[in-house]
Amino acid sequence: MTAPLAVDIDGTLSRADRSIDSRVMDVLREWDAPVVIATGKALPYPIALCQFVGVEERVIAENGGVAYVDDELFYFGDRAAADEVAREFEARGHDLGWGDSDLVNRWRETELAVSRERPLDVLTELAEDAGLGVVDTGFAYHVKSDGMSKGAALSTVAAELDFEPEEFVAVGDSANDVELFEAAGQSFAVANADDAAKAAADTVVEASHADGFLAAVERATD
Ligand SMILES: O=C(O)COP(=O)(O)O
Ligand SMILES: [Mg+2]
Repeated sequence: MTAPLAVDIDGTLSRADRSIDSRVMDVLREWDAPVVIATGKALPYPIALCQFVGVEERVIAENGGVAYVDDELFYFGDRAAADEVAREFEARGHDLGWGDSDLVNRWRETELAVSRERPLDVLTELAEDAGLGVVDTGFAYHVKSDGMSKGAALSTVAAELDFEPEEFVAVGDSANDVELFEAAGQSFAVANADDAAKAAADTVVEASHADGFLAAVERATD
């Protein structure tokens, strides 16, 4: 029997330039068990990915701040608390780094993402003062509640789907996948993963980005 799959987007389903590698789309669509897209991106992005790929909308977004499954939304994070940190950050002379329209945070409900070109030490100090944490995904710094994670949200999503989190195979690439790897029964980091993800994964595959994802799911279904 095929295991349910929880998969990260950036660095895992993408090419090095962050575009989705088209080869992963049919693999996801033909997966013979539930697929949960688990990402740091704001909710509309993975929902759109599910629609474009042609799988059911089953999503953990915003690093576990919000999940969607079976027409139900679950919230685990606090955007207002992260906004307070952003105000302090701006008072220190730093914007979030995404331009005026800020499409990165515009539809984000439970946390905030900050450009990695902004000073991490300042952001971390302000987040910790507010009782929040910062996770570096390799694509952005995210200011979020400490307890929320893709792994914590997987418990809720798995229960809705009548699975245990341990029945899932997880594939990812960065620090925001660590708790997901801990919750899932089998976990794979792609070769481009950061040290935290590599240390947490059961297996680090030799191939990078989407090649790594394809290698991981082949190993998982062997
Ligand atoms: O949004 C990010 O910073 C990273 O997204 P990911 O979790 O899909 O890699
Ligand atoms: Mg990633």
